[in-house]
Amino acid sequence: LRVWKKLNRIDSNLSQLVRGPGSHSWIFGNIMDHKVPLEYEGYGGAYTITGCLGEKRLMITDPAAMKYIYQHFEQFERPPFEKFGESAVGGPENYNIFTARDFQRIKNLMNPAFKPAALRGYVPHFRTVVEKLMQKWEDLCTQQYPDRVQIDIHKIIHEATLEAAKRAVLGDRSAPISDMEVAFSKNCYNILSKMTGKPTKGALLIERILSSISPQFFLRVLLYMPNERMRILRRHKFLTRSFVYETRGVIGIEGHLEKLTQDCILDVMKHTGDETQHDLLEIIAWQVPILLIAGQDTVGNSITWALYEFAKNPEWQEQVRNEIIQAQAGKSGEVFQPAVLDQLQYLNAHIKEALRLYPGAPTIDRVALDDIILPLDTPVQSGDGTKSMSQIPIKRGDRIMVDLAAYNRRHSIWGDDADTFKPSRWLNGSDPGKSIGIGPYANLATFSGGPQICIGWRFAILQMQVFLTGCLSKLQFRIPKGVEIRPVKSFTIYPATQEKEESLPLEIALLN
Ligand code: HEM
Repeated sequence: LRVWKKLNRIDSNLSQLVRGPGSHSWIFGNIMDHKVPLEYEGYGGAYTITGCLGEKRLMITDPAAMKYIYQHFEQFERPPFEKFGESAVGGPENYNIFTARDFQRIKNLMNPAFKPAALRGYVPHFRTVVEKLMQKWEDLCTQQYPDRVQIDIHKIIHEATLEAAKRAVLGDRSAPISDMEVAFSKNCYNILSKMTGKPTKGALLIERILSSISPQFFLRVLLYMPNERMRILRRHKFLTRSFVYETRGVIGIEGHLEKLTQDCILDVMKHTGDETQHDLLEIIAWQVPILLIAGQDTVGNSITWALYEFAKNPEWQEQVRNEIIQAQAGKSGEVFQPAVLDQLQYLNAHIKEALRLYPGAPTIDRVALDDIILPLDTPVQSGDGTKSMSQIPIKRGDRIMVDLAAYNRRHSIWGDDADTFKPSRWLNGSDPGKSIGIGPYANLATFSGGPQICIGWRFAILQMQVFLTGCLSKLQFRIPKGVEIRPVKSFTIYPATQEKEESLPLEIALLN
């Protein structure tokens, strides 16, 4: 009875309270149909979708409810499977999985490394990586006639963003720490998507049953299941731990305190803490994998989508390029200063629009720890369609997903053309979401909000600015004939062709 009650959460009445699209299957629900762009605008800012065995999840795009969830973060926690995945991928001491008290302590340690003053120091790392990549692509073009090549840029851009993040986190090193770092980096490619994305129906069902009954024990068992997803996770778990043990050597646990170069995140963190030196270094070392992973899938896909939209709109691409070239004229390298990059209004409009339509982490997943009354900005219809509700009573244990991607496309905020890529909506100081005020950047939901906001949001914008400036000032990008790209939603949103997932072939040409 206990198992049955837990599985069905018979004390939850989400489905009676709030409407949602119907599901053909009680066993598998309709969660696999939840795609990008989302088709559920008709339900308003709160609706339910159905997971396996009739589990209801409350999807939220209402700004008042989102703000409540952000500000009262201690009343929610990540679901068991997510915490299990994060501890496997990020290591047992990564700060994503800490309790609220430790979370703040570690956040205080990390924050200074993500402030504008520190970020300026990471620009040379980003530049080095993008300039090396552009040189390689330029050489490839030069060897062809006419001067152009077709390249699948998805994996290459991901490798470049990881390399840039590694330099920013660990400093400028002439060689990897060891073979273990090389293996860890190789395994990082879209690891979050591989871990969470596209499970089979059977795997979803098993995860649902195991994590409902006794999450900690059974999830550990789950790791040894003979499927591809768990094989990748097992390998990454091993690589993460080995990589952290080696990183401890670099940051000084083994007595080499002077080994870190300046202008890197670990160095800033090391000079921030007031803990005893050994504790501090131990904590810092365990944050390395999560920083690299949190920044790789997300930034890699954001840059990929931004290049795709440039390729689709050649005239706009030219306009942004002209802006960059004018800012660069006569001042070699200066365009890469954050203050100058922030002035490039066309480039920044393009970045905002790419982050709006293709948010790097499209949903936030939580479980309520208390009974809560969730306020709504705009009332929604009750489950039976008889009343209008301006708040939703949530029960302890209810599953809530903040749908950042859907918020970024709400017609009531962004207009009837919300599904169209239109950077001009940001020009001349225009800020469509300003009156609502969600999120740290351009009032987009993309980086979440409240105390658990993405710590790396400024880092991500700066990296995008430097990469896109580097790309556009050297080369032209076009969509090859006959290639059609579609977005696939998993942990992140990645591009796919008819033939291949995680793929974006572009035609790359030398500038005239
Ligand atoms: C375009 C790029 C990025 C996007 C769209 C993005 C998005 C997000 C979102 C939505 C969250 C909240 C997740 C949740 O609460 O469940 C988050 C958290 C986080 N992000 Fe990012 N992120 C990006 C880049 C980065 C970078 C570059 C770093 C680090 C170098 C980073 C580090 C983190 C960390 C450590 C957290 C956990 C924060 C916490 O729980 O307090 N992110 N990110």
